[in-house]
Amino acid sequence: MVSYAVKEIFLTLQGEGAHAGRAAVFCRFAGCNLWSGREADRAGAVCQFCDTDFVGTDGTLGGRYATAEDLAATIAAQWTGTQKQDHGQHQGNRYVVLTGGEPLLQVDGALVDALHGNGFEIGVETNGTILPPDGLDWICVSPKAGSDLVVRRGHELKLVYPQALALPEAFEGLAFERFSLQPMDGPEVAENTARAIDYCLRHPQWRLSVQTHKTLGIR
Ligand SMILES: C[S@@+](CC[C@H](N)C(=O)[O-])C[C@H]1O[C@@H](n2cnc3c(N)ncnc32)[C@H](O)[C@@H]1O
Ligand SMILES: Nc1nc2[nH]cc(C(=O)O)c2c(=O)[nH]1
Ligand code: SF4
Ligand SMILES: [Mg+2]
Repeated sequence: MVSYAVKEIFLTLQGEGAHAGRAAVFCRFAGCNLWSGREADRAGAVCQFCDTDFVGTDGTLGGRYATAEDLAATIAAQWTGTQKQDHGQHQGNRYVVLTGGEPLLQVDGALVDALHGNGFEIGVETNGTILPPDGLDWICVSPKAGSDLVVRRGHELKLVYPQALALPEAFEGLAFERFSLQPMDGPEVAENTARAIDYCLRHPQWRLSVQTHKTLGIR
């Protein structure tokens, strides 16, 4: 990368999916390949339900980071965990979630190495349209109807539900360890949650993922 364009960096609990409840530094990269991020473009975008502002570099600790080492050092400085035990490469349960926007537009081997060098386990939240670099520890793929899914194996497949043109049945045979169904937030979140619960009850391969940070009122 010439430089990394970062919207914001913050410490919180992972709110979603298999690692919900786990302390993590979130690094949100600017930009996405499935939506410009401008409201005027939403209706014409491939991904129309996004709940996130990923435009620009104006958030907490946002900016252009010139090197992987600079970005990794800023991420490491947010960690407040005191645990000293060394579990091999990953020190003190340090965890970073690379998200966006679409992080795989920018995440490269140099950043993976720099974060590992700072003792972090690395999770990524991706729309699955871009192949990841080697070495990521938890790849969570969230497919979007109308996009070309190229990341067809990984650790977690987390489907936002419902999407009329991306049914769970289309993904249930892929090589993921965990299958999570996440109700689509928006005006119909209550109905979407009821439908997701019903789907998980009838198809127990899938586990419900609620966006706990939203109800907890944390980032
Ligand atoms: C903002 S995206 C960024 C990472 C990547 N671009 C992606 O789509 O996976 C982070 C997560 O939020 C999910 N998400 C986005 N909008 C949502 C919504 N309205 N309701 C529920 N989940 C949503 C995405 O599917 C993804 O799992
Ligand atoms: N707490 C918290 N958990 C999250 N899990 C995925 C998020 C994302 O926007 O990628 C997210 C987020 O923005 N906040
Ligand atoms: S792919 Fe991810 S970041 Fe991009 S618009 Fe969709 S949910 Fe938002
Ligand atoms: Mg979010």
